[in-house]
Amino acid sequence: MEKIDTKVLPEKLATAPAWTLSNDHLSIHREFKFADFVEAFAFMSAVAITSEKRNHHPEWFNVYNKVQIKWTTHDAGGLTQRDFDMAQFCDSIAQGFGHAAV
Ligand SMILES: C[C@H](O)[C@H](O)[C@H]1CNC2=NC(N)=NC(=O)C2=N1
Repeated sequence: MEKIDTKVLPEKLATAPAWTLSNDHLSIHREFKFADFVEAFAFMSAVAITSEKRNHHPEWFNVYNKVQIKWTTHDAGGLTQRDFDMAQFCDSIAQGFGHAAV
């Protein structure tokens, strides 16, 4: 998949307002906070299953009820539509797991 052009990056970012662009513009990241570890891990399991189906995998870090997720496309050396699709997927399922805004 093709890396998103710098010119269209702002409009892509507007579709994922809760996500932060990295300083090098190669990835987006967000932190999710859940009620407890069980909720956080249920969320991670759902993301893992979809990641495997789409062959697009997260870089992430978990401590208890918090999950930090970073999306980038290693094969393209930057951001692609796949990253924004996975970001949107994370946003939508996090709500079902009682995600509280941090
Ligand atoms: C060989 C394998 O299909 C590739 O390395 C896939 C696997 N998962 C991936 N995940 C992500 N986030 N970026 C990739 O470029 C990527 N590539």
